[in-house]
Order: sequence, then C-alpha cells, then structure tokens
Amino acid sequence: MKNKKKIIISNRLPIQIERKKDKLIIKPSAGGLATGLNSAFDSTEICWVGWPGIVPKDNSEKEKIIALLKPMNLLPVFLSKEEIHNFYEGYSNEVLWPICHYQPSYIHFDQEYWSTYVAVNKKFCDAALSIQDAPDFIWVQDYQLMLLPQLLRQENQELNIGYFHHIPFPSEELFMNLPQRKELIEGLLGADLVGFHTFADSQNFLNACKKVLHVPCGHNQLKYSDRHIFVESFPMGIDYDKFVHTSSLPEVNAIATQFRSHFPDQKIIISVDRLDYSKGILERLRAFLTFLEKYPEWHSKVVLYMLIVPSRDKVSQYKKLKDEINRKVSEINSIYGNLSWTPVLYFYKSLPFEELIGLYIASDICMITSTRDGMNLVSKEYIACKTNSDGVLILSEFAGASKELVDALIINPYNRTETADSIYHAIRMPPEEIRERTEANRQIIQKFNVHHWVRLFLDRMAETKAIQRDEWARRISDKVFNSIAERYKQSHNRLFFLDYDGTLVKFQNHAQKASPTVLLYNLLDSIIADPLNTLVIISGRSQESLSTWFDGRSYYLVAEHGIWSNFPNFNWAYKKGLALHWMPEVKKLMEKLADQTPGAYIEAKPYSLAWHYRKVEQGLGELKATELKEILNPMLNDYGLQLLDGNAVIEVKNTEVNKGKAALEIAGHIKADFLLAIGDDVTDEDLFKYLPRSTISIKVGNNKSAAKYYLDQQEDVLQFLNQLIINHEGK
Ligand SMILES: Nc1ncnc2c1ncn2[C@@H]1O[C@H](COP(=O)(O)OP(=O)(O)O[C@H]2O[C@H](CO)[C@@H](O)[C@H](O)[C@H]2O)[C@@H](O)[C@H]1O
Ligand SMILES: O=P(O)(O)OC[C@H](O)CO
Repeated sequence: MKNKKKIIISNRLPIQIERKKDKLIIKPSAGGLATGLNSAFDSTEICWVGWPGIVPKDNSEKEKIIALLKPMNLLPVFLSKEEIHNFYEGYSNEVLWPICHYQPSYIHFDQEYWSTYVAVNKKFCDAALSIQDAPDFIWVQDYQLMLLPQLLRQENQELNIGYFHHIPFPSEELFMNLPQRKELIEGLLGADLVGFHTFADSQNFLNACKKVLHVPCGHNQLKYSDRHIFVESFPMGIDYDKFVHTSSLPEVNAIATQFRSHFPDQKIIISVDRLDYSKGILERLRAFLTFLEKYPEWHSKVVLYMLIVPSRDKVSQYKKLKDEINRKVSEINSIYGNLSWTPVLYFYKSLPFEELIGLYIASDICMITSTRDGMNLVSKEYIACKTNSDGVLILSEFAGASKELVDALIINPYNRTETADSIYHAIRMPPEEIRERTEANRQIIQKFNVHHWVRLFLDRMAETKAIQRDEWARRISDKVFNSIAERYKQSHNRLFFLDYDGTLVKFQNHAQKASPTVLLYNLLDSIIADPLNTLVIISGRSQESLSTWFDGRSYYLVAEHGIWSNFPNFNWAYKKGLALHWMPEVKKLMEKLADQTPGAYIEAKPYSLAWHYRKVEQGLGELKATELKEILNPMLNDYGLQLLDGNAVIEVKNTEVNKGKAALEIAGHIKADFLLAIGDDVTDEDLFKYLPRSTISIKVGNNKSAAKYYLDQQEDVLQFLNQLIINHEGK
C-alpha cells in the first residue's frame, strides 16, 4: 500500500465486492456514511480501511481482493461469518443501533457480541497500523468502531485522531443502561476531536462523559488522560454540485419524464430509505392511511412511492419490519385501491444513481418520517435536485436535518393526524410558497455541503492539535521545573503567594472539612524554614477560618480575597470603609435560591457572601447558579459589587478588594527577586494579572488562564513545592 497522509477507517468501505459466477464485481456500498463520505475525498489523498462486504472463500480470493482494491487505495479488513454475526449484526446493530435510536426494547445482548466487538475493533486497529509511515491524520467513522480511537492511541500517543458519530447519541439516561458504557466512552476519548451531526448529540455525549467518568466538561470540551478533547457538532452535507449537475442532464430528465408519465393526474409522494425501523416507515404508512381516511377527495389523485434499500436482513427486528411493511402496504391498497389506482407502490431494491435522481426530480413531495436519524441525507439530496421542478419536503423533527432545513414542513411522525395534515398541506401548497421554502433550504444545503463538512472537521482538528501543543508548552515539564529551580537557587528574597482551597487542599463537600493536614503544615514550615522565603496564604476564606488554622505560625494570611490581612506584623486588620449595606438584600436572594436547591448553602463572611453548590445534584447546581447570577447581575453596578463565579461557588464582594490588589501591596513591601503565585480559581486570575510579569504564575488545571504555567491537579502543587524545597536543600 502506497504511503498516504490521511487514513479513513469505517466498518464498510465505500464499495462492496460481490461474487457472481466466481467473478468478483465491485459495487457502490449502500447507506449514508459510504455515499456521503465517498464524495468528500479524492482517493489519491487518502487510504480507506474497511470491510469489503464479502467473506473470501480462500486465501487466493483474499489476495485477489487485496490486489483489486489496492489501486483505489482501499485496504480491506476481512471478517469471518462469525464476526459478521457477533460484531456487525450483533453488538453494532442489535445493541448500539437500537440504543442510539431510542429503541431500548429492541436490544438483544449476547456476551459473545461484546467480546467480538472488542476483537474486531482490534483487527481494524492492526490493519490501520500496518500502513507504513505514520499518517498525519486518522479519521474513524461511526458506532461500529467506538473502541478504535483509544486502541490507536494506546499504540501511538502522537497520532492525530478524529472520530465522527453518524447516528444520534442518546440522552445520558438511556446510555447509562449499557453495561459497556465506560469502555465505549473511554474508547471514543482516544480521539482528539469527537464529532456529531447535531449540537444536542454532542451535549448528550458530554453529559454521558460527566456521568460515567466523573470528569468536568465544558460545553464543547473535556480533559481526559492529560489531553483536551473537543466535542462538537459538524452537520454533514451532500455533494451538492454532483446532485445539481446530474439533475440537469437530459438523460436523467428523460428518466423523470418517463416516470411521471405513469402518474399523469396524480401527485407523487416519494420516500427513499434503507429498510430500518429508525426511518419510521410504518409511521409513514399509518399517516398515509389517516390521510386517505380524512381526505377522501384525494383518492385516486395521490400515490405514495416507497423505495426501500435492503439492509441488515439477518437481524430479526429488520426481518420482522419487512413483514410488517408488506402487511401494512397490502392493507392500505386493499382498503382504498381499485383497478386504476394503487395508493402505495413499494420497491425493495437499490437504484442506480441517475434513476434515483430522476425519481427525485419527478416527485411532488418527499416524505422523511424518521423516528430518529443522525442526519438523513435523502432530505438534502431531494432539495438539491429541485432546481427546475417544484417539490415539498416533509421532514421529521427527529432527523438531524430538521435542525438545518427549518423551511421544510416539520412533523412529529408519531402524530398521525399532524403528519396526514402535512401531506394535505403539501399537496395544496401554492407554487410560490414551495419555491420560497425550497430556496431557503437550498442555500443551506449548498453552503454546508460535504466538502465544507470535511474542511470544517479537518480545520478544527488542526486547531485542536495547536491548542494541545500550547497546553503542553505551558505544562510544568521537567525542563520547566529545572529552570524554575534554577531561578529559585539564584534568588535571595523569595515571595510565595499560595491560594488555599483547590491549591493547598482538595475541595471537600463541606468547606469546614477542608482543614490542613500535618503533611501540609510540614511543607509550609519547610518553605519558611529558609530565611530567604516569605509565605503568604491568600484565600477567599473567612478571617476566622484562616485564623483557626494558621495563627501563631509565621505565614502571612490574606482572607476574604483581601479584605483581611495579617501582613506585616501578624496582627489581623481589615480594609476600612467598605460598604456593607448591600448584604441583607443579597443574602435574602441567596437564601431564597438555597431554599429551592437541596445541598446549596450560604457562607456569610463579614465582608462577602458565598453561595456554595458543590453538594447539589449535577446540573441542578449549575442551573440554579445561573439563575442566581441573573438575579444578582442588575444590582452589581449600583452597589459597587463584584460577582465571582468560582468552582461550585458564587461569591459576591466589594469591587475595591481582590486578591491581585492585596498581593501587589505585599509584593511592593517585600521587593522579592523570586515571586511565585499558585491558584486554581477565577479569583486567582486577579493574582496572576496584578503581579509583575516576572512572577512565576501557576494555575491548577489547564483551563484558560492568565497564568504562565499549569499543574494538572491539586496534589501536583504539593509535589511541586516539595521538590522545589528539597531540590534546593540538596544543592
Ligand atoms: N433505494 C435506494 N437506492 C439507491 N440509493 C439509496 C436508496 N435508498 C437510500 N439510498 C441512499 O442511501 C443514503 C442514505 O443515507 P441517509 O443519511 O438517508 O441514511 P443512513 O441511515 O443510511 O445513514 C447514516 O449515515 C448518514 C450520514 O452520516 C446519516 O445521515 C444517517 O442519519 C445515518 O443513519 C442516501 O445517500 C440515499 O440516496
Ligand atoms: O448498511 P450498514 O449497516 O453498513 O449501515 C449503513 C449506515 O450508513 C450506518 O450509519
């Protein structure tokens, strides 16, 4: 295999091999992933790894297939019959597919399914790694390969890995039912960038990460295994130009005219899907039946033409569905059909591309009734082909496409009457309205085409890597540590500003429990044992708390973000003249919200108020904190207050004080030649910003910060300080 810079890995290759009388024939693969993605790349820029859709009868046929695919830069992964049964039909399509499409009752689980899923993912990993020379990017596609990103990462930490999930990602409530939820989430987090069709899917995934791994997540990212991983939505598009071009060809229009001529006085409604319960085929038929019941004046004047491509016919739910569709079609036709009119025409086959486009051109209405669909490309293909003809798109709100094609007639496919009425509305829609709606949808489909989709994903991937590289540079590596240690050694007057909660001690569910340990006292004592060192603990804590823990020791203390300080003579003093008249009102509002929120509590300090929600149920705490911020925001200016959005705490205090101002005042007196500031919270950002540029500022956690460096977690702070001192003592 020629070395390639990009590798795409999907369960199915964009082509499939069929054996006809001992001859191997190449045919395009069915399904949105293969059709959509195949348009996006020139085969010379990539190598595509996947299953060729055939079980070779012997080694010689295997070699033939490899040779046949090699010039197209396709690398086949061969699966045995057993693997197809357990991995593809089994875990992929009897467990993951139903859960991702909100049909948990269709799940059928067998222990063999899972072990084969793991083994086949490894097989794909080995195949990808067999390609010589590291690629600059590996793009893993879809739910059949959810473990693959992590397997690749384990083999090579340096790889750039993207993953795209083509189907919906279920709500965390549903996903939590999967016994293998942790393995699947960890599998995906081997990627640097995880993409979904819709924003809702990306949020469902992040919520599942929070629940399963207990890691904090932002709205589009999370930190796991020392890497920032981005999770975003990239709505997939189609090869717009290809559809527009094909629909303008005379031979394709001839197909359309011929098709139309079979239904001279009738409105044609089409539907095009793989045979799948997620496509809402039965719901569509039921709605059509309701339409015929409700609007008898349209009898003989409408046909529903359903094109269904065979899919997963060995999976029992699919077999059952096929029988049910047959029964429902017969029922409708036998109730309403007559010698000159068959209301539903149903074809179970795949059509060549030009014929499919001819059908799109000829039809008046396209009906998409998915009960869940990652995107649904058919809806986009239909609109793209409507350059010279009119057509109305009826689109399920449960298809990802409904988030973009908002000018379609959006329906709830479970609501038969609403769907039937939308058929009635579509049939009678004035041409002007049809054109307006089609045009609005077309503009979106044209811009957000498949090439745009690939470009967006690749660009974001490059940005993700740049952010990761920047993070690595800010991280305190051995090299950075050595240079800090050297500065420490060379200096004669050192000043340490250390935040308390989240920096010197771990967060506790109850603030009072986070008292200093003997180990911490020992560490702090060892810092001030060196006469060249001055230590300041600078915290949002009350003066009372710091006093209880540290009075009598030779550390300076700054409490309530600078309101109280015992610098320079170890006697506590507070900043005079601070207004307090705002406190009763703010406290009342905080109490109201605390009463509505189990687990929330107020910490009333003499000069500031904090609303803590660390013990509140995940999600509810954040929601109530946002509500509190909205209530407090309009008062801040009037009272001259500052709101600090901290780690599970909202704190309100006077604007005149902050940790930065307090620290700067002390630094002005000490005139240190070695200044170190460590903190984890938003309130510590003032510290990093106010202190001189030469300060060695360190943030705990690698969130966006004004600090120069970061340490991963609180425990690392203690280790860092210990090493700095020990390193120096042993000089
Ligand atoms: N009878 C027929 N003859 C010829 N061609 C036919 C056909 N029936 C369908 N097709 C083609 O197959 C593709 C189907 O793609 P969809 O996006 O509609 O669904 P699918 O579930 O396969 O894709 C999965 O991947 C895509 C892409 O990510 C997601 O949109 C979707 O939600 C997800 O389930 C279309 O390109 C269509 O033209
Ligand atoms: O035919 P399948 O099972 O490979 O599925 C095709 C769909 O595009 C899956 O996303």
